Amino acid sequence: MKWRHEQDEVDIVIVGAGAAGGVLAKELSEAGLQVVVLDAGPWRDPQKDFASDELAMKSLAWEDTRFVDGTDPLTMGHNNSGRGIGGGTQHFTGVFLRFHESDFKTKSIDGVGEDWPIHYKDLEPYYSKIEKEIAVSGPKHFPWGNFNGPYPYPERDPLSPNAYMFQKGCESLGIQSAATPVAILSAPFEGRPPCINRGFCNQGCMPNAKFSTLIVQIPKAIKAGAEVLSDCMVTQIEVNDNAKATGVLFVHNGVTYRQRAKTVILSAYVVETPRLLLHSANTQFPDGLANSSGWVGRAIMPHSSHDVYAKFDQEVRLYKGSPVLASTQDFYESDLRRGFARGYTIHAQGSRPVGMAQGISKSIEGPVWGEKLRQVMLDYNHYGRLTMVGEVLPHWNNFVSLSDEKDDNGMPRAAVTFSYCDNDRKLIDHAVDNMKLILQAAGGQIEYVVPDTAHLMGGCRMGNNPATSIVNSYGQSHDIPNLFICDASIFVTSSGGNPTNTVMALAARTADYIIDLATSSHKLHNGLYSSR
Ligand SMILES: Cc1cc2nc3c(=O)[nH]c(=O)nc-3n(C[C@H](O)[C@H](O)[C@H](O)COP(=O)(O)OP(=O)(O)OC[C@H]3O[C@@H](n4cnc5c(N)ncnc54)[C@H](O)[C@@H]3O)c2cc1C
Repeated sequence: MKWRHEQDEVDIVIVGAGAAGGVLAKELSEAGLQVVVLDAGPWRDPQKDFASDELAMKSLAWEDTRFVDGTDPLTMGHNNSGRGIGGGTQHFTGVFLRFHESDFKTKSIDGVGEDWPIHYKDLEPYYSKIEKEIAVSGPKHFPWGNFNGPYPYPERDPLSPNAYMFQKGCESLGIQSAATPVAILSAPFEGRPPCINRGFCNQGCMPNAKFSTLIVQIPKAIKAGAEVLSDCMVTQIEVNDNAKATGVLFVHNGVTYRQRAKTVILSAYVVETPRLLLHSANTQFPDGLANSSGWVGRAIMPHSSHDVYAKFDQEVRLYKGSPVLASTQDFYESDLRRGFARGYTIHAQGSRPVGMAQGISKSIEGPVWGEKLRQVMLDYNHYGRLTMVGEVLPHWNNFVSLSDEKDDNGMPRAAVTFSYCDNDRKLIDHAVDNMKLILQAAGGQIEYVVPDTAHLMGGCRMGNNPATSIVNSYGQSHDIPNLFICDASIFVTSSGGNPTNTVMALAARTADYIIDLATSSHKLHNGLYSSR
């Protein structure tokens, strides 16, 4: 393999070209830094490689074997990972929400979780910047949280039949609902067309109406001089005797190569980032890199994401339109009278037929198989569905570790341990009850509740205290100052809303910090600065 910067010690190497990696690549290369991005997966062309095929497009996920355990083992794969240029943004649903002020202070406010070392106001300018750059479509007035609109682009219109059904149910119960802010265009933008309601957002958006870093940030990074390499699996972060990162080793077509760099940034997501740090252990860092606290891999969180299906006399047609187009955050903030802390968002969320069949086959009402499944699916057009995005609290006992089994590159496979706590379960019960009420108020008959999770976060959390966190609020490792971590793994708590706007806002903030260091007297690259 030949690449432009093969012989160079570049300014920055970024591991992972997903939500965070794409933003970093664009910002840092546009600032004039020499950037190489390595992604383990392929480089897809939306028009050729995104098919209207639910099963084939499962391949957009990270499909390597991972071992799962705990009392609530996570289902790994399509629903919580991405692989390839664009990462998870290739097939994410596009819901684009901001966290609320309370999300950054759960310990102070509710006595649960942990406080972040930043406030909402630290991210506010970055949320605005990202939303503008990708022309998020949203309502003129968003009723919840610190930002109430308007969004850069008008809300999607029309919504889907499932969204209208949801809004009808909410209205009759006095619950507020609104059109969901989405990273899917409602009008043309930068040569991209508005959404045509094809509905295959989770299979990759063929017409490019839905944002992904594959089509937005990465091309801009390349234009600014970044070198972006696909099918390059990073297997090791190299560190010298002065505890300074010197670059990475990566495997392409079975051959190992080295990319030297003055600064290494890991943006490989919640399982692979800790895996890389743990696997890069050496005599100087026997427990893994950046792990003097012992917290690498710890406190991972999914969102609880139970679905409720109801059957209606009239047709709903869950396949129509973008999957999520209406939501409520009326249950987002803590209300301790409910018997649990924190809260959740409810989305009207469409489903394509295979997704529904797979979902209801695992419903808590008992397995739906064979002839029964066939009969239900014959009535597919009459089903409506709601989904929750529930806050899951961070716990030390939920973690990523290295198993004894190795993959083809000789790296230990990841093991992922997860169990809900009592608070998580009470929150889920509350959300499921409310979803049932809304569906019933809209005229539906409740049929199936399907337990699920989505959106991994945590595992390398940020904090001011090096004894209980891995990185500072800019993603800079407490132990190795020229090693940064910037992806969903640095989340301290999970919030009750979809995370990618926050992943990208954090990445834009980290980029500004690195650019500042590189251009200031701190001298980013000769180790004269400290992470504290
Ligand atoms: C089906 C689905 C629907 C979703 N819907 C929403 C939604 O509606 N709204 C929302 O806010 N969020 C949603 N998400 C979550 C969203 O995709 C993630 O929050 C986001 O992509 C995380 O960004 P990241 O940069 O941390 O990681 P990713 O975007 O996953 O990027 C990580 C990248 O690192 C690469 N990588 C990993 N290990 C290595 C290695 N060793 N060497 C080289 N490269 C490596 C991977 O190939 C990948 O491309 C959804 C996710 C899925 C899967």
